[in-house]
Amino acid sequence: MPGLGGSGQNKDNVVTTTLSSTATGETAPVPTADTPADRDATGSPVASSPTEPQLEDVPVPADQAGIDVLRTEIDSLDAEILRLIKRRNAVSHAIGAARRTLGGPRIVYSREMAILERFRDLGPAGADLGMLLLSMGRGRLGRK
Ligand SMILES: O=C(O)C(=O)C[C@]1(C(=O)O)C=C[C@@H](O)C=C1
Repeated sequence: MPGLGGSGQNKDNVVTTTLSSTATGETAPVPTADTPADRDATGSPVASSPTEPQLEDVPVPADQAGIDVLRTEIDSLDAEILRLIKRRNAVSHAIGAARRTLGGPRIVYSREMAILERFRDLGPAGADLGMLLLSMGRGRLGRK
């Protein structure tokens, strides 16, 4: 099954050679065949930098046909995201039901903090998204 990661990213394993500038105006290191952008020196995957879209991964279309192609990709990405969110909600419900049956708490704070930290990879809005996902799974806090 194709995961979220990888979608829209350098599917052909093309190593980009363009210079990219960061939000602070620094020039980012130019990935080479030896050090692809998503790998460290040992070849292990590294997390992408937060917030900024990786614009170099998707060539900017030159015409309406190119926009339409990208919209088709967005439509299929959204469908996959929706499917994954629905699955996440179901899994979260099941865990919560089991925990309550076992006499446990409705929320597990440490687990939620770890999940929010993961979503902070997307910046402040990522943390908001993580909160939304948590509330969809376990229900909103302060409600029965
Ligand atoms: O991991 C759990 O124990 C869950 O109940 C799942 C989940 C989640 O949706 O990720 C939901 C509520 C908890 O507070 C923590 C995490």
